[in-house]
Amino acid sequence: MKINARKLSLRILDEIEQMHEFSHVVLGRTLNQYEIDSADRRLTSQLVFGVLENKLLLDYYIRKLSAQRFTRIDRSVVNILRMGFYQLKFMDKIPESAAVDESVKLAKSISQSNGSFVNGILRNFIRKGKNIELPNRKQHPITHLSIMYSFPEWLVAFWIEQYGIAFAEKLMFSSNKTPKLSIRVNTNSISVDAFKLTLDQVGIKYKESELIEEGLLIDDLNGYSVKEIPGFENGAFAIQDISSMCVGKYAGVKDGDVIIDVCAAPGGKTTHVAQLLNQTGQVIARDLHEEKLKLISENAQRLNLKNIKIEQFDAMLVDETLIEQADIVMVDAPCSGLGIIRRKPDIKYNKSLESLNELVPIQSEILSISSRYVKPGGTLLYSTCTLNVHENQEIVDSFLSDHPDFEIENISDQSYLTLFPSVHQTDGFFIAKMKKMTL
Ligand SMILES: C[S@@+](CC[C@H](N)C(=O)[O-])C[C@H]1O[C@@H](n2cnc3c(N)ncnc32)[C@H](O)[C@@H]1O
Repeated sequence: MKINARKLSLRILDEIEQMHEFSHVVLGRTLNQYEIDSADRRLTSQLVFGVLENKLLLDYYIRKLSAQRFTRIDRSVVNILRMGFYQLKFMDKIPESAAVDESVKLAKSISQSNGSFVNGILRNFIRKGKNIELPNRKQHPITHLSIMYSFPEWLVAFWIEQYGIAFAEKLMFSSNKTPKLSIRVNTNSISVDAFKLTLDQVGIKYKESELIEEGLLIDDLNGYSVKEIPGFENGAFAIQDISSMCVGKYAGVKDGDVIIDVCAAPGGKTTHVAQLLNQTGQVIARDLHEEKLKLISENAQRLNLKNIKIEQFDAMLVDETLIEQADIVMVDAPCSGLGIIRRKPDIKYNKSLESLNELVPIQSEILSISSRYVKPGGTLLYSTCTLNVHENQEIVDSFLSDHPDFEIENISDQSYLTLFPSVHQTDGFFIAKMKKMTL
């Protein structure tokens, strides 16, 4: 029997709420359980991510149009309404009648009265021209932006404080846009030109990255799934965001280098620098979580990289055997992930200022301990996928003032490289490169 994409989306949304799991995990797991065609797969992903990206706005509509108190509405019916509003407001290609009728059908499967309830609310929304007035922007700018972009008020205020209101607004807007797939060509296995030719042959459309030579942005997969892209099985490419590839690019990898990656799973940066070593040297790839090490080894195996040694190790502990052993140490620290909201919209709703602040001493400690592994003259890289000055610049500034034997090395003429989805069309990302001075 053909699986209904809306029914599946509802099941996924209900499960995300009940199990408090990341949306991409539940979505991936559920989609894998069914033989589902690519159009339904796309619709399901779009509905799930679209609802999560716009949840506060959609809930605002429900609150404004429902006679019943929001907290009294059945949780599944809330998700049906969210999906209905999302289709009406954001999916131009879906006829209004289909959006309403399909939502009513789902609600009726719970109860007849829920069917009429959903029908009434969605039709009222259409009657109002699908426009519900938001809180006044001048009088309540934070509340207005919070609802408009579905960012919690604390995060709106936090980004405004760091970047100013105009930049923060662009950042929220672009953080709600699903990113393109980005690919790193495994230049150990195929040249960029030869790989582009194989994509041309199967009609996959792409653009070259302006930041990374071996980076490609996929515009249109021409119906292929990622695993069906030619060369996947043979390790012709890895999936990695362009921002994350910048760590490898600016690491200054030379043949024969010893590189330690203290927070390596799932292995994006590890496999990139291993590739840049041209089958020489060694990358010691470590992570705290045993179960995640498997991801590094799967990636390394598929990419046919033999110069990676994978180990479980807590970066908060000192490994005396590695003191001053590395040409390059990479600290891709655990962080709040505010730069990858476009991939994981759940991050908007499950973080708090307190949870961000709790990360700072951990990041500081990992950086300080890892710096001991750098050889004199070697390189220390600190990176995060977050946009928070306390987890980024301030960590590095305080490290440098406590470690006078390290100095900052400019990246593209700046002390630190910060990438923004709104400016660079990458994940939000921070990189600092430091050099250990020779005596
Ligand atoms: C940002 S992710 C790393 C991403 C990875 N570098 C990549 O490019 O694919 C941070 C990693 O730090 C790991 N981690 C968290 N605390 C750690 C610790 N105390 N020691 C080592 N790894 C840790 C997490 O398991 C997670 O895999």
